[in-house]
Amino acid sequence: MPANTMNEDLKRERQRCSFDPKELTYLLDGGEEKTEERRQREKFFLDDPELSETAPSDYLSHKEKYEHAVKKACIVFKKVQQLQAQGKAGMQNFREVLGGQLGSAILRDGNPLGLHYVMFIPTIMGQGTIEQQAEWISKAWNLEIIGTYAQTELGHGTFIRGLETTATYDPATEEFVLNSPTLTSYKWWPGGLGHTANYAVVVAQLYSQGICHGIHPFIVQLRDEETHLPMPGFENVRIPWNYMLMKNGKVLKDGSYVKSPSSKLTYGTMIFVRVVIVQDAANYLRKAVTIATRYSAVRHQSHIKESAPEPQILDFVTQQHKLFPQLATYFALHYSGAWLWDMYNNVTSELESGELDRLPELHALACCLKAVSAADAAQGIETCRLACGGHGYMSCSSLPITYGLVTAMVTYEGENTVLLLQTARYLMKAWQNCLDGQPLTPSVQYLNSVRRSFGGVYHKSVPWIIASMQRIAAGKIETAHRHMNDKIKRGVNSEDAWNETSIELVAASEAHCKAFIVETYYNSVQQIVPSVSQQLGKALTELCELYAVNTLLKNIGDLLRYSNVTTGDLENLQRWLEELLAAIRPNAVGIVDGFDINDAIIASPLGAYDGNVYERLFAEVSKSPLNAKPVNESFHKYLKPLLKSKM
Ligand SMILES: CCCCCCCCCCCCCCCCCCCCC/C=C/C(=O)SCCNC(=O)CCNC(=O)[C@H](O)C(C)(C)COP(=O)(O)OP(=O)(O)OC[C@H]1O[C@@H](n2cnc3c(N)ncnc32)[C@H](O)[C@@H]1OP(=O)(O)O
Ligand SMILES: Cc1cc2nc3c(=O)[nH]c(=O)nc-3n(C[C@H](O)[C@H](O)[C@H](O)COP(=O)(O)OP(=O)(O)OC[C@H]3O[C@@H](n4cnc5c(N)ncnc54)[C@H](O)[C@@H]3O)c2cc1C
Repeated sequence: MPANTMNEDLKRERQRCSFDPKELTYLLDGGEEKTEERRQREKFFLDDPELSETAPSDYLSHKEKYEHAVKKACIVFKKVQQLQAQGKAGMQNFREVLGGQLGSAILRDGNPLGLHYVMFIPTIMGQGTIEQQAEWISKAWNLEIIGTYAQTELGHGTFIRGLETTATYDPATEEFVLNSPTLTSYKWWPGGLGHTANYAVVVAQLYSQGICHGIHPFIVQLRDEETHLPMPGFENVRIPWNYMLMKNGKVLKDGSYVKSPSSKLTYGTMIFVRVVIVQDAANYLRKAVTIATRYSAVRHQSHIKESAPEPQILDFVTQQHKLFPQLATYFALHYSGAWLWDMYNNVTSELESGELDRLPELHALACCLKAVSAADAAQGIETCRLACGGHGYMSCSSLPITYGLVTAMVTYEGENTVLLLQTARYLMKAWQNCLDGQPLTPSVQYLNSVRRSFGGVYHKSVPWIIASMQRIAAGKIETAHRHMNDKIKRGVNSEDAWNETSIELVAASEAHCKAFIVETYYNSVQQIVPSVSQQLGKALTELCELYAVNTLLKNIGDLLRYSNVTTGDLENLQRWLEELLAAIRPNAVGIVDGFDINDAIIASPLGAYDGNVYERLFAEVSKSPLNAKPVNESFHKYLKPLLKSKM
């Protein structure tokens, strides 16, 4: 590949961008200094020859991939320790140090230590007493032990009250006896459980004095710390009394049970991870849209006008309609994720002082935001793959693997439909409160105002769109509530009525979440615009408008059903969408440049900063061991005899 050449199209794109991409980078990182720190950190990891790929891991076997990942995770851990010694890494910023993008670029096929950091340590922090934290956290943080989070069983993932593993307290020995007596009670899915972890937080039904007290977390040793040989299976495994994490519910040494202030505090780690997923989903989406946007600026094909040369595919308005909403969705999820992270931290500190009032609202928001961000990011990444035509299908484009990672988010940490139904429970109660004139929590306040005015004349503004989306959400919440109650009035019991109404409940929950995202995104941009250059402010505003208009247009049916919008208004919205695509077009490459994603993290010949797409693609396929020899052995073994026999 010619050294240091920059694709001419990308050069032109960069010249026509109306703002300085560096300004966007600093904004997203939280300041120039933070950007510099991040870049240094990335360099520190990515320039390490031991961490750089000699050959793409696609060509390794399953076993080799695992071994490769463990090796790299250990190198990374040592490097994190070096940063720690310099005061540049700690528990407070571990997400920044190796969160999302950087971590997944180094450990492309999965991080064998991921669950240890994302769930094992946070569970001990959230569920352990001060003494238990003192005993386990430093060991875990320093990797003297490796843990995982073992909740899901072969038979139950969603319905955790149905878990079959039991932990029965024996006061005679002051131990818990753990049992997974059936095939369906086998712990199944926990990351790192197979070969890496030697400890786990095991979620089991607690029995004491003959009474079941529901699920609780226990620390269980899985493997010998020296030999790494598995401990005997989960049949009558005895663990000491203080291996039950007892910050919330506890068992006293005599076997009496002290209830937690709320049984749902046991579910705290799941809330934490759902909150983290929103940001993680956003980051994967911005990587995919960076790849697809740069590629679309470099790729020329077909004609808009027969007389003109083949255009950049980014000039097709349908291509813009595929990609620019994904750019905007990144920002929407980024700001909603940041908002949720703040709420999570505030509510968590309230919980520490025994205040539980805001837990239901946090749970309702974390559930729907996790569900919508995972689904929208997965769909957005798939759209980016499709937007790259055949080359997007190649595994070296990084788009298939990125989609694979994000589509898993739809299932783990609470399957999306199930989580949307959790939010719907909250919304049904909120609507009843609204009817009864009871106070509403901030995220559902809009129900009151929408109930008072069902109308609203079109004007070309995001606040009008927010009001319309709230109207749709309130309309769907009201419909689901009414339909469910009608069934109950006709004699259907409330559980069956819930199930029979669940399609509408899920739709209500999604609509509520989308309205929340648009409003949060808009409020964030309103706050940012005065502090940035006029050009960047304009670009950010256009993206926010695009997200709002596009989201509303995707729900035309609902808009017609729940508001007094006219067909003329819809035509105006469509025109506005097209104007926004045209306005964003000159800045598209500048925006993805502003994400400032290192080429090694992009890891795609289609999306590198220099835009040398074809040269990089050619270099990539040359790495395949299949292409090392001109004739593969299978020709002599199988094809040739077959061809001969036909002659
Ligand atoms: C290499 C060196 C390294 C150095 C550093 C490395 C660092 C790396 C860090 C990188 C970080 C960045 C990237 C992170 C990305 C994230 C990756 C994460 C990977 C995760 C892998 C996956 C893990 C899992 O999947 S773990 C298992 C998760 N399981 C679930 O989520 C189960 C889903 N089910 C449930 O949650 C519940 O059972 C539910 C909600 C379905 C119903 O529960 P229920 O008991 O049946 O309750 P119900 O009767 O319906 O409701 C009662 C009542 O309680 C309310 N409720 C329910 N849940 C909660 C809750 N969590 N909190 C509060 N309230 C809750 C419910 O709403 C009801 O309320 P009422 O209506 O008022 O009665
Ligand atoms: C990549 C990956 C990593 C994972 N890592 C871990 C881990 O580290 N630790 C761990 O403990 N677990 C882990 N899990 C398990 C994960 O948490 C569960 O798979 C997830 O919670 C979904 O549960 P399930 O598999 O039982 O799905 P099911 O609940 O069986 O879902 C199947 C279908 O049934 C529907 N359904 C189920 N219940 C309801 C309901 N009440 N109402 C309406 N529809 C319903 C769902 O919507 C879905 O369509 C992981 C899973 C994956 C895929």
